Amino acid sequence: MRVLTAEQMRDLDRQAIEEIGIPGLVLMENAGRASAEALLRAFADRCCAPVLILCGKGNNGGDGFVVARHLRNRELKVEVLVLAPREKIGGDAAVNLAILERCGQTVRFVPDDESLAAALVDARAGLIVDALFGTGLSSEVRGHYRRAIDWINASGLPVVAIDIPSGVDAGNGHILGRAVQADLTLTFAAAKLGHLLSPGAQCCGRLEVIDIGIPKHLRPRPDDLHLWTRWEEAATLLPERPATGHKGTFGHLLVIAGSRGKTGAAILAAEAGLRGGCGLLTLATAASAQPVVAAALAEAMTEPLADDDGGISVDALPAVRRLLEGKAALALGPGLGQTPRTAAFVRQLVADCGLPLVLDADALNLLAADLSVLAPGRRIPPVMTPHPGEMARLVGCSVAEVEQDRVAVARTFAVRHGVVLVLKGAPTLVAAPDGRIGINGSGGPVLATAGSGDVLTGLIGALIAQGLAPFEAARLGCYLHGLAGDRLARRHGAAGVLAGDICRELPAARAALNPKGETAC
Ligand SMILES: NC(=O)C1=CN([C@@H]2O[C@H](COP(=O)(O)OP(=O)(O)OC[C@H]3O[C@@H](n4cnc5c(N)ncnc54)[C@H](OP(=O)(O)O)[C@@H]3O)[C@@H](O)[C@H]2O)[C@@H](O)CC1
Ligand SMILES: [K+]
Repeated sequence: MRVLTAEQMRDLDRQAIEEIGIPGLVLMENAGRASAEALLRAFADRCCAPVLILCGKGNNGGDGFVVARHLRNRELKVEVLVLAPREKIGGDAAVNLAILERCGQTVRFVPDDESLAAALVDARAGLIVDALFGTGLSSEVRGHYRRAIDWINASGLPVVAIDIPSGVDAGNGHILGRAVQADLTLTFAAAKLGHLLSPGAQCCGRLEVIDIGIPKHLRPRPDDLHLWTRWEEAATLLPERPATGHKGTFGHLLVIAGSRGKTGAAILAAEAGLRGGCGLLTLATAASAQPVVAAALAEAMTEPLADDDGGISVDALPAVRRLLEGKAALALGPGLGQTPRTAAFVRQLVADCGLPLVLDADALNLLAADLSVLAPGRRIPPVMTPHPGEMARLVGCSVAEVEQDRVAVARTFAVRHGVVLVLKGAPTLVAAPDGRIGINGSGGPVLATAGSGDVLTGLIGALIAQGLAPFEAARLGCYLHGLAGDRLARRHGAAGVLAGDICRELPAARAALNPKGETAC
């Protein structure tokens, strides 16, 4: 599903109003009416007490006036507070304010701290509608707006946010001083980045996207930059599994991973490759680690590589070049260690490997010193899967700087280096070399466990080996990995699940996602 920036949403509104000729009042009517209906579906039991609707002075407040009118039409009691003086309400919002008052609704104007405090003392409500700010919030929430948000959050009442919880920046999910904590957020036409990126995402509660009648053929400018990977989208990405297929049909993945003392990472990546559906898998590792990995994973073929103090040596390159023949993809990195000779091995291998690549963990750290080996313009872009710490090393900044604008950091890196960049986190982002960003819609804190990233690496490698292009493999891999975690969290809770558990859950997660549906999630 498409995800819009605040500017793209404004552009869609503008096209609908100015180019197509749909009056803004019609869009506001559609938005407010559908919001009232959604609110009733979710909270009918709370509406015997008055519904308190807090409105700002912009069009978000205008939506609030329409919601109030439609709730009244259903004979519900509403209380409407406007946090601005009457004369500051203009445009479509003013039209709807006038209509609401002519319907007999009392509207109280509380433009300052004192009047707001007095009104809130009197308020008796079973449910709150937050129509203070939408996509037009442009700076830190101040003054009595801040007090109203604090009051909403302390009220203990269910909260429905119109378009976006007030205080969340629709463009990036940042909190502008204070933000409403909603139980249900009703947004219009499409989700915005602020609904999906942290910390704004955590303020939304359940997110429902409402059709307000913007014609489907209109494309926001610039188009399709952000894609939300949810169940439906992920299902369409699944590689085919023909009934006549055999192990050669589903690709041979080469995993180069592990070193003495870090065999677990290699085993997890390889097992995830096999559980991710590739037909054959070879795990190549330092000679001193090979007996351990061979004993742990009967289904993988293993290869001992030239060893340098427990890690893979640069002398392994000729043997590895032979191993690359006949393989569909290479996953490189988990548990490699960081000795200088392993660094030389990784750099030379990445520089001249023509296979689709998935680079993770130590491979990322070893490449960070010299990214030129990535050689932008490769026919098949490598996939890189850093967590924020690894990302910070790759771009030479702090983790806080990465977290400050994850979308920009991921996109800039992917475009500059011609790679598919998977920036792990809540949510995980997948950036393509053409600037598109996939925002993953599954997973949670259950995935924050040692070895979880190694599982993702093997899984993405397996999906590429089964024929997916790197961007699609990375998006589907992240979704399946998160879905496996979500399924485990439902059964066991979000703490204490092991990476091996996530790995073993992958086939069931994939089966659940299959449109032919062998299992229900
Ligand atoms: N366009 C359409 O067709 C449709 C739009 N729709 C709805 O419109 C919403 C967007 O409306 P919007 O652009 O009027 O902005 P909105 O979010 O109501 O608030 C901005 C107001 O707050 C003010 N303000 C800003 N920052 C502030 C601060 N820190 N502290 C205090 N005040 C601050 C700012 O005033 P200013 O500071 O600029 O004087 C401005 O007046 C959108 O989210 C959706 O709900 C739907 O009806 C569907 C059709
Ligand atoms: K709002």
